[in-house]
Amino acid sequence: MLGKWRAAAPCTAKMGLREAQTILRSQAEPAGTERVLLGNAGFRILAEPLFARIDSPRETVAAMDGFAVSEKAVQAGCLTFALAGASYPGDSAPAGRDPSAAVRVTTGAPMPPGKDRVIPFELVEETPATIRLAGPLPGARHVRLKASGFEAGQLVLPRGTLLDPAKLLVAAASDNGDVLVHRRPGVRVITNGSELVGAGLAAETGNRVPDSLSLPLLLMARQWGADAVGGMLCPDYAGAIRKAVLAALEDCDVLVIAGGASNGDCDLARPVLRALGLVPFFAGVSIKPGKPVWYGKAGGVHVLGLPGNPAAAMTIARLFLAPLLSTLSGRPFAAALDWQEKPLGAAAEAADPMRDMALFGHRGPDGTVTILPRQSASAQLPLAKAELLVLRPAGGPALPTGAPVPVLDL
Ligand SMILES: Nc1nc2c(c(=O)[nH]1)N[C@H]1C(S)=C(S)[C@@H](COP(=O)(O)OP(=O)(O)OC[C@H]3O[C@@H](n4cnc5c(N)ncnc54)[C@H](O)[C@@H]3O)O[C@H]1N2
Ligand code: MOO
Repeated sequence: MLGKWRAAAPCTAKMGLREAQTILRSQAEPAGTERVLLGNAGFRILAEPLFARIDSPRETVAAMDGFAVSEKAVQAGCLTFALAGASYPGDSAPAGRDPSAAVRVTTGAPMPPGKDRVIPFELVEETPATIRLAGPLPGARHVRLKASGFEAGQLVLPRGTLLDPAKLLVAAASDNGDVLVHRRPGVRVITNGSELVGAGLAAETGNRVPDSLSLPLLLMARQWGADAVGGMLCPDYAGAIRKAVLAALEDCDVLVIAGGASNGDCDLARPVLRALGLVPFFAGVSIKPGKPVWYGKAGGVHVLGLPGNPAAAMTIARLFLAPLLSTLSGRPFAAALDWQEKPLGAAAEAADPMRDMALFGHRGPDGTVTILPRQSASAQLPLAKAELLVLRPAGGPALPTGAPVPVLDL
């Protein structure tokens, strides 16, 4: 794989959020397709349009449990019908066209020839051999006509559909047992820092810090249509990072490296990747938090470098990793950047004069949003209440309650 890597190109200077996202978008392509059984297609993206393989219903069927009769006979004033057989779902309807006969039916049963109304059993008095109308009949005939739901050959789901439970129902109803879907991109996460230990292992050590990033980043990857291939915790040694990166590049489409993104003595992630032939596309974005974010490609693998400060890393992952994975898994890049204007539930301070800010917020009553207090790149507890990101463009003034702000769901 190394042999195919191109020489590193120079990094661009620090750029704005939009510009960096535009570069990322230009590099993102869906990760290919595969045919899977419908049972394995949940939450995947259709890579083909789906057409109905059958009519629905396949023939004209009863829509209520009761008795199939001739509407003409009802209109002619017939009040008593002789009982002549039964029809059940999946069976063939009994033959016989006697207009004064009624056939016992259950919901979904094929309507016998000549019968075009179902009288629900609640509306008749039944004897062993006859039924008699107990009162006036409703207008509805309680019959579902052949192909009234959809016709064989009809487009039922367009390409690009997310197969959520409702769409999976339509695929199954139209008798599609296997479907062509976009491949899930594989994501690996390397968390970088000699101080880090797995969550749950820190209290017993002197001064170690729980790795709070690899698990949420892998979960976010799954949320955006990827396979979470795995996480690796890596100390701040160039040799260790190199080994972890080489292993990760073998079996993923996207490598996320959190930590070691700035320029301190222990910030080795980017130099190691550069030495391995990373082609950098940007390093440093004018955003707060998360300014040290960087992105490049190594042997066809997308490599996204996140700052180690956890709140900054999560913010940047939502703004960069989510749209990247959205595209790789077959959805539009913009599907993950659906900013909506919402009114502020409480006044907000002026924005940073130099950098766009993305701040965690939560929903209040009446569709308002409130920016969470005590936020910083390293503060983790505000995420306990975070539901969305609020964008504050650089240089924006203090805002009163009710002012509209762009909001992105987490
Ligand atoms: N001289 C400068 N120093 C720093 C700059 C700068 O421009 N000049 N930028 C600052 C900014 S902004 C950020 S953000 C941080 C990001 O730095 P790194 O990506 O190198 O992050 P680390 O140094 O590895 O870690 C920072 C902090 O976060 C903790 N951390 C890291 N990974 C995890 C994890 N997986 N789980 C929990 N906590 C983690 C780590 O222990 C550190 O406390 O750099 C500033 N410095
Ligand atoms: O950019 Mo850093 O994430 O502000 O602390």
